[in-house]
Amino acid sequence: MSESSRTVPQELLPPDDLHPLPLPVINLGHLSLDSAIRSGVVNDIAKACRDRGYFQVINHGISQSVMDAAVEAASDFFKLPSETKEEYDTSSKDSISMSRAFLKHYAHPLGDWIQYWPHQPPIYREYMGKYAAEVRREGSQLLSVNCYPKASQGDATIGLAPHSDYGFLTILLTSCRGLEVVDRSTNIWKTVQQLPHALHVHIGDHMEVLSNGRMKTVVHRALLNPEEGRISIASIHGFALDDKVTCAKELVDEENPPKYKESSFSDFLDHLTANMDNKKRNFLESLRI
Ligand SMILES: O=C(O)CCC(=O)C(=O)O
Ligand SMILES: [Fe+2]
Repeated sequence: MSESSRTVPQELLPPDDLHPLPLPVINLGHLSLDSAIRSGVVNDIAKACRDRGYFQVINHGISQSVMDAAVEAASDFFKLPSETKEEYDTSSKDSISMSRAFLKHYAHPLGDWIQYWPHQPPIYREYMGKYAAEVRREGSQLLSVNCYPKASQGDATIGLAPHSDYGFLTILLTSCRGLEVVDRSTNIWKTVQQLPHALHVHIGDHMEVLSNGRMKTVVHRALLNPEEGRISIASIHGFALDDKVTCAKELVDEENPPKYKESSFSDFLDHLTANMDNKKRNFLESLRI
């Protein structure tokens, strides 16, 4: 790693965690410095994607007040009476939601979609809209706004079962700890540390396809937090609905034939619908050649 991006400082780790998940931290503020530092940061991002599939970003330019407001809007939404929430796509009848309520809505282009977002609580569209606009760049953006209850004794502790995300990148904002990923060096589930002000980033199925398998999608799950209910907002970024993602031609040659079939976001949605009851609803597996 370059000096500008390091692994998480030991003093930020909880004392009980003797073998924490290695966590690359990328300082995006350094992208605006001179070109040698910038290329160091870009290399660090590429290395984190290849080696681990995830990293956290600090100095990402989204203010803490915008992030806090988005979590507040989500939390207030899930406190509304069920009759109000039922007007929106909040069903948790998929095969991986063990103990989570969620709201999924498109977020880009914002002007086309915001009219379908909850109009209660009154702050929802303004606060979530500001966060959505700041966290996206190009293509499609799907916001998965999740609400998990506090873990109560004797209950199962898994809020969201293991899965990978379909897109290129997921940017995750969470109100407290609960995300776990499989550590590739030990094959053990590990808690992801919550760095102050940071956003967690991990790669999804379409990045594995684009990189022709050089980068691997990240399997993750969410546990219930024993201290408090939890909000997470996953911003999933991909190409537009019908644009096909293929293995990059620069990474395909005689020695490296394409490993995946082409597919689009709408192919993923079709796959989900066709495999609604199937616990092994793995989209990436269906693309392997
Ligand atoms: O709640 C979390 O930490 C993860 C949420 C997630 O994986 C998702 O919405 O796809
Ligand atoms: Fe996910």
